[in-house]
Amino acid sequence: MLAVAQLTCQRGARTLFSGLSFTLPEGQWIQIQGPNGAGKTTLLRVLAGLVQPREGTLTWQGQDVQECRAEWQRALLYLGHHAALKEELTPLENLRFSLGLEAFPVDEAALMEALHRFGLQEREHLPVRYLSAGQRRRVLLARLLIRPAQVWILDEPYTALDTHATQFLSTVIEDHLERGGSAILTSHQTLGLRPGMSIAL
Ligand SMILES: Nc1ncnc2c1ncn2[C@@H]1O[C@H](COP(=O)(O)OP(=O)(O)OP(=O)(O)O)[C@@H](O)[C@H]1O
Repeated sequence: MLAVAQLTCQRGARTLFSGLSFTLPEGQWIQIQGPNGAGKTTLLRVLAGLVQPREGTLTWQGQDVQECRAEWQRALLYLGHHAALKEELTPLENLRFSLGLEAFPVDEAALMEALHRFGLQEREHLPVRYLSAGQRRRVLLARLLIRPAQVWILDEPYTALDTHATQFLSTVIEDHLERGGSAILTSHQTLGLRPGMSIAL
């Protein structure tokens, strides 16, 4: 279980949120809501260890993440809002690259299957700069099918997806929750997922 206690985050002179506390148990999901600029992305980046909060603690499986940083990094999968893809690389190469950064063993057949399941047949070898916004998002999301993680931290994962891909992503998230995984995500949409918790910033 992930537990967040008394989290306060400042950007410049502005306090984005303060005293924020919640828990994310196994098999559960949380939607972070709020207007543009409220601090949703910042909160997810704090959880992923990419931004330091001003105050507060994060606890993973009962241990402060400061003391179990490696375990927490292995347990989480963070997909940022801005597609962190290399333009000159193909979808296949991008997946290989991101998994390589985490020293995760690469199974070529699994990479291909993940791309195909996200509807990227015949796009595997095309540089990402030639892909549409929705196709780029799908490349990013394909990591969900490859790199096992207990906690998914997803920043606007539904952005730019068409109806079919939206439904497929919901199925992927549902399957993850069914297996005891958990997810925290931002979205401006109403999501077709099982009832979850909601946090408004
Ligand atoms: N590195 C930074 N330095 C200064 N201000 C920042 C920095 N990063 C983010 N901010 C500011 O923090 C605020 C919150 O940004 P954030 O991206 O977390 O909002 P958000 O709720 O995700 O917005 P959106 O719905 O538009 O995606 C914004 O006003 C933003 O300009």
